[in-house]
Amino acid sequence: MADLTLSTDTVPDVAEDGVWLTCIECGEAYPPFEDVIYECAECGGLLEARYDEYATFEDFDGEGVWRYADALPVSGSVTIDEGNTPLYEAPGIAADVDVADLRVKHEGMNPTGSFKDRGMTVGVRVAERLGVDRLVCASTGNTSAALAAYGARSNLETLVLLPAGKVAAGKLAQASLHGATILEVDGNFDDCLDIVAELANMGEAYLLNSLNPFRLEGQKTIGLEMLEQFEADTGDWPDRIVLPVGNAGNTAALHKAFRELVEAGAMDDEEVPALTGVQAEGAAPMVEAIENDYEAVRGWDDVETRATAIRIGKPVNAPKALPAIRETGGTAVAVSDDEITDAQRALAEDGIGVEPASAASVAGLRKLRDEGVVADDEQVVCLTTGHLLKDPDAAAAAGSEPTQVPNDVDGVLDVL
Ligand SMILES: Cc1ncc(COP(=O)(O)O)c(C=O)c1O
Ligand SMILES: N[C@@H](CCOP(=O)(O)O)C(=O)O
Repeated sequence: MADLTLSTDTVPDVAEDGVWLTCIECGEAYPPFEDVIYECAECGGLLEARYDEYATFEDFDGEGVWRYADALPVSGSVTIDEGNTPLYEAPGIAADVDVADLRVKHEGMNPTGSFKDRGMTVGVRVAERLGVDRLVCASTGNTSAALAAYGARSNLETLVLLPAGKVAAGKLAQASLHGATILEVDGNFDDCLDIVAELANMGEAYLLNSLNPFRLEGQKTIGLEMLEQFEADTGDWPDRIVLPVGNAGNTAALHKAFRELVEAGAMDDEEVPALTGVQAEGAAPMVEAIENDYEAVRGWDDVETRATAIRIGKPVNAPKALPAIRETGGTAVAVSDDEITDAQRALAEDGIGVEPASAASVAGLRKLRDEGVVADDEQVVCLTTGHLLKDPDAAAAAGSEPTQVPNDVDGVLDVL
């Protein structure tokens, strides 16, 4: 089992600017900015950034991701104003699910339309510091859109590998216009990730999927920002956060944000929100692991869902995300594609436009309320991860058909 204990008692010699990387499995420590490294050289375990001091709310200043600079491993320069996303009320859904408080944290309002921007502003800055000249990722779409934009911003060559025919139109258009080299692979996302990981280990390019621990440092800021906003609105912190799960980076990143606050003495253990993951039924290895109490996720070779962003069978961050769910008293649930589309419509009726994967959070909350797993006295935040316009085909299919009318006022009045 992974050891996710944070401690500032011993700072290893390899630390630079108070930052180092630690293997969550064997504890080996690595210098952060010397060599390019993604996994432990000793045991292959996932790496995590560690600090000689953890930031508290008093340390935060400014807006967006870089408000949280004291909790990040580098200072910013590759920024297009990511973060500072809205925490919406959703009156229709709130009335339907009937919990004490419901908010929707809409990460689709980031510059490229998804939470990936938070990870890229940090990850690409680290790439600059390491002096790499080519960036790479595998993607179901959003990671490639964000990498292409931040790569363009920092004048770095960007290569993206996508599962052919399985990436939504908006995301493909973004990667293309921002100038990425796009390679479509005859395989799924997990196959693409295997290839880019090998390319990265060969030194061909710098990997910016969530296997890269610095990406997750940026995504940590979702949790910090959400706590501050929720407290400003309600005077309290949420009891539960419900989020869609694909490669499980956000689950790991939110947990890290809260563990750091606990280590800094800014939050008590029992105040950490219950992390509750939602997957599509056709791509639910994390849910299977939680339901069956597996020690590790058993990857799925064949995955399918309308929510293409979370069409992932082998979540690389599972060794971080399983303890995140378990230690916070959360759970995981699978929802059908139709439940996802229904939730996408419900969000749209509250004026919140999201892509299908994002709506999984609301679909999951509805299901867990029906099953009595989520209680009516809970304060809940649903994370919506990507904008409606990312997947215009899915949005059009979920919406209503336009009505054809003649070219005159009477024709219009006839249908009113
Ligand atoms: C829109 C959207 N939602 C959710 C996810 C899943 O997030 P994670 O991989 O952090 O679990 C992704 C990508 O993975 C995504 O693009
Ligand atoms: N949905 C993701 C899948 C890759 O996840 P990552 O967080 O590991 O980059 C995407 O948009 O590609």
